[in-house]
Parts: sequence; structure tokens; C-alpha cells
Amino acid sequence: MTKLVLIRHGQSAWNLENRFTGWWDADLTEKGEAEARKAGQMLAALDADFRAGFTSVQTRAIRTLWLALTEMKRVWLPIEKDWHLNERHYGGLTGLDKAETAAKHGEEQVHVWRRSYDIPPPPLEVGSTYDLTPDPRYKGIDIPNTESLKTTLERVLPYWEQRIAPELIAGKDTLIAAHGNSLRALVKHLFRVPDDQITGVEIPTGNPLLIELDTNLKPVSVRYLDESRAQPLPPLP
Ligand SMILES: O=C(O)[C@@H](CO)OP(=O)(O)O
Repeated sequence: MTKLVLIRHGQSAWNLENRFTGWWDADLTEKGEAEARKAGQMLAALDADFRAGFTSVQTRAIRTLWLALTEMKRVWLPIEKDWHLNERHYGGLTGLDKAETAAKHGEEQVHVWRRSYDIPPPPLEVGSTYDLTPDPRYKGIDIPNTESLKTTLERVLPYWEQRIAPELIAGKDTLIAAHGNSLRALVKHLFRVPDDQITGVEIPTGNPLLIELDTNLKPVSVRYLDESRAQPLPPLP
């Protein structure tokens, strides 16, 4: 059985401030760093032999993986960083306060923007403070101006198939440090979660999700390593 661990980054500054984040490069808070270290300690205690690692190009996920690997004494692990694992792009909501936006547009509308499967938030305006076009890490990349979970899945999935699945098929235990919505997209795919039920899947920060996969990459077991911070999981497919 091959082990796949999904870790959502530890708490970020904008998680703490309750702001829509998406592709904005909010860093970890001290609590987020502590969550990442604790995740690494739990992973170190696991009977696994991690041979491959993947993360996004966003600081909070990269640093979460690094802090965890440090605890695991495994900073030598080959890591691939790729924008396809980035958080879902929050479009014109990026940077706004979630509570203030709910007060302005209504709780229901904000819930649709946050959790509907295929309705994207309004697009980010060109030249906005949060336009990432000048950022060198995105040179040559067609940066989206908004994404739904569906369009996030549409860019995560080819990356999974081309880069991550081959490592798992080769029998390598694999770590992925990424984001609430890029990981929800992967969970939706792996567990065959219907479009209208993925809204119920919330992945906590810095709590490793251990999935054992058979040779067809079908999940045969799943659990959070920190049971005290676990959230409901979809049934095995
Ligand atoms: O702001 C964000 O980018 C995400 C993750 O923190 O938030 P949400 O819970 O709305 O998907």
C-alpha cells in the first residue's frame, strides 16, 4: 500500500485576519509555523518512507513543507514546486475581509462564492493591488483572474496525472503541501465526491491527511493524523 499525505499549510496571516487570500502570498503566522512543526512530528512517527514531495509556489505551503521535513529529518527529499497546486484564485474578492463582504453582499452570496462547485467569484480587475502579473514566479504563466473549485480541479488534475500519480504508482510514499481548495479538488477526485457534496469537505490547517492507496490509486483508508482537529471525511470510494 502506498501512502499519500496531504497537508494544508499552517495558519496564514490572512487566515488569521479573515481575508480572502487565493493566490496572494500571505505568509505563515507563528501559530501556522507551530502547526507545520507539529505536522512534521506526527509524520516522523508514522511508519512511512517518503520519497517524493510536491508543493505550490506559495510561501505558506513551501514553508509548511520545509518546517515539517525539518522535524522529519528529511529536508533532502526531492521536492517539486508548481503553480498548478496553488490555492484557488479568489478573483475580485482577494484581500477583502470575509465578514465585511458577507455584511455587504449577504451570507448566502458569500457562501456561494466560497463553496459552490462551479460559480467563480467576480474577476480581479487588471492593475488591481492584487494583480500578480509583475511577480517573477508567474512569468510566462496565464494567471487566472478568478477560479471556481471546478476550474481549480481542471488545472490540478492534469498535474496530478502527469507528475504525482507516476510517483505513487512507482510505490513512493508521497507528501503534498498545498491549500484548502487545491487539496479539496484532489480529495474530490480521489474519493469521487459528487459536485454538490464537496461543499461539506473542509480541510483543517496543518493537520496531515493520510490516505493509503492501492495499485490503481484507489483510497483504501483515510484519516487525519491529529484526531483532535479532524473534520468529516468523504466515504471511501
Ligand atoms: O481565502 C482563501 O484563499 C481560502 C483558504 O483560506 O478561503 P476559503 O475558506 O474561503 O476557501
